[in-house]
Amino acid sequence: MSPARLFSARLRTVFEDVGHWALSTRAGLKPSRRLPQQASPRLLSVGCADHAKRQELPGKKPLSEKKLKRYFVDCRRVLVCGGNGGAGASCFHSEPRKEFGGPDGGDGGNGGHVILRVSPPFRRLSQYQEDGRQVKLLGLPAVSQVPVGTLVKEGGRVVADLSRMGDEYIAALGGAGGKGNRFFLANDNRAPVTCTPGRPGQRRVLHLELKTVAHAGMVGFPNAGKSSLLRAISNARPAVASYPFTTLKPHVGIVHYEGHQQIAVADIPGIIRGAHQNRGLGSAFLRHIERCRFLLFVVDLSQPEPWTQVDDLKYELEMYEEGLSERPHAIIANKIDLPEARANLSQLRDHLGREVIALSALTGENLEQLLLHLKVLHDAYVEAELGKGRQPLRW
Ligand SMILES: Nc1nc2c(ncn2[C@@H]2O[C@H](COP(=O)(O)OP(=O)(O)OP(=O)(O)O)[C@@H](O)[C@H]2O)c(=O)[nH]1
Ligand SMILES: [Mg+2]
Repeated sequence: MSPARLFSARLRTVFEDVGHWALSTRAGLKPSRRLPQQASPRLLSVGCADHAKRQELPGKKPLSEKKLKRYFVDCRRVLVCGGNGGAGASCFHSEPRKEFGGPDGGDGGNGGHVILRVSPPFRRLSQYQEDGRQVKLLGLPAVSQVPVGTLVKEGGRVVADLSRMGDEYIAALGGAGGKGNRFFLANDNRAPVTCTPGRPGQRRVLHLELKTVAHAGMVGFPNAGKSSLLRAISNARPAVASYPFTTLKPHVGIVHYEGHQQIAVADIPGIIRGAHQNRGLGSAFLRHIERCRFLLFVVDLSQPEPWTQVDDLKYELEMYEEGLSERPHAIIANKIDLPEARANLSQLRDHLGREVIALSALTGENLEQLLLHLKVLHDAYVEAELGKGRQPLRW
């Protein structure tokens, strides 16, 4: 994939795309878009029929998965280059009545550092002077915004864990500026012409990885209705189709609650039996599941013996990482609108011996129960984090 330029000025950071990550597809991160939603409480707004379909803006064609995935990245290999130090100047001061004013070449400015910072929207600050001409000029650092929970790795080793708002990491140091001829002025040399060039900036290849993908991760077989569900409860727009493996990359949607509380839910591509051995779309997506704080197992209730889906999913998670299937979770039985699904529900409940949230992403039936349960899981997570003295993840 062709490298994309992050900083167009002197500090170059070249991003080579390795993986994609859907960070809130139109999920209302802009306040202007979010406001109308917050005004009407979501808990009451989701029960309407055909909710997922109604969310489309009139006259707007839904984007295909192929187009959607372009925008999202969850891990990247980046080449970061600190700014080169500016060269010192060699010149002499001269003005009317002061013809030989002495050496006046300024020092070159130091090259700007490249800083990764967890902060609100990215603003480029990369501007610095290359040459010192009579005044000292210092390079400004280039600041690159990264999402909260970014791991910075170099050669497989974690060099920074940017887990809080405002955290910073100097990814590449700028080179020191050269000295102008004024610096070399001495008693025995009143007219030095020497000046030194600036040092080149540091260059490093770093891996940026999102440690946390979302609060909740939707885990399910292909076609279970995960993307439909995410569309129904959030503003995210993953592609939905009746063939398996429609979703090729994770998508994150934000569910808004009263009091400006937001819960991020990830739609993770479908996994199949043997996913831990790289079958289907491979084990890469198990990594994304691992990065969610709690899980929603989405089951297609219209399939015979739907409990086997839960068993298989848990088995795959356990094979990938011990204890992963025991992470706080809820079982979501989707497609309750279909007649065969209703018949399977009581059997599923009996087999699992626990609460099952039966709903329909298509008609919007019982979505409220999912939203309420999502909040319960989130509150338990927040409490557990605070109990451990850690700051819970905020979206
Ligand atoms: N009847 C009915 N159909 C549904 C429901 N939810 C999803 N579907 C249909 O099931 C099919 C698959 O839905 P998706 O949302 O793409 O499923 P997915 O789990 O995201 O599938 P992958 O992306 O392949 O993993 C689509 O044809 C949906 O219209 C539901 O509640 N009821
Ligand atoms: Mg999907």
